Amino acid sequence: MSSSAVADLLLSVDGVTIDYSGFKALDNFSMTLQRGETRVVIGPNGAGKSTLCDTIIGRVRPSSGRVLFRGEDISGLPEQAIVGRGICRKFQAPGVLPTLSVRNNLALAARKDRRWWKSMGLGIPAAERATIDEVLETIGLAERAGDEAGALSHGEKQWLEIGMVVATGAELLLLDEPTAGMGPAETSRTAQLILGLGASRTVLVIDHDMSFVEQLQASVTVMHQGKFLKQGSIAEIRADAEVAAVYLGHAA
Ligand SMILES: Nc1ncnc2c1ncn2[C@@H]1O[C@H](COP(=O)(O)OP(=O)(O)OP(=O)(O)O)[C@@H](O)[C@H]1O
Repeated sequence: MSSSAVADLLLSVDGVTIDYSGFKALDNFSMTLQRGETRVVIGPNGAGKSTLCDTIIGRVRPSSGRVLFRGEDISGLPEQAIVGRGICRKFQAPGVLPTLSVRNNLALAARKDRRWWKSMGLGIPAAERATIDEVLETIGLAERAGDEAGALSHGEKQWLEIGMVVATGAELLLLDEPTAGMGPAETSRTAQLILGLGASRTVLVIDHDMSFVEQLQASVTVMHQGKFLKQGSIAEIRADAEVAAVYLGHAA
């Protein structure tokens, strides 16, 4: 690896094994992420994709191997400490607060402090408001800022959730199936939204929808049975016989 590649290394998952009473959900798995890149992780059901996110965010602990973020070992830290260092995860199911406005959902995420409930009447400080306005533009919901989040469509709720992850200021965003339940038009818009996050964010996306993966034009990592299988462009992954075999094997 060149010295600039080392300087730009943001995340390194280094030989991680997650052992559930003898069953290895991750099996000596390694991958790296460079600052500013978007990476898609795919693999058949049970390949270990969600476990990978659980491991990075500190929800499960490796029995061997480690996770380095900005060069520091974070694998022993509690989840809150990892979030505090700049990693944030969006889950598959929307978790917005339906009776709060779109803007206030973002404000809550930006504060990372649920006690904000107590001071809600004081309003949002100007600096925070500017950040939230920026996020509203990024997720395309500026027009809906004052609406209750519960009134949004499924796709809009997912975009708000991505906005909430962005509003935390995290540098590494983990997005677990951001297009779940979406049709083609919403899926395309989600890809545009992620592309629009720019180089100041590094994004790890788990998704099954290959049209979405294609639109992201991202490098793809393929997992199988907890192990690293392949990495390459979407065209390379599509043409790969070993990748095809694990998906066919899974479907059979
Ligand atoms: N707490 C646990 N205890 C035991 N086994 C687990 C646990 N969590 C996950 N597993 C197993 O680990 C394997 C990997 O699960 P994981 O959810 O990471 O896969 P995935 O690639 O995200 O699958 P999917 O695409 O279906 O969401 C699966 O076989 C799963 O049953």
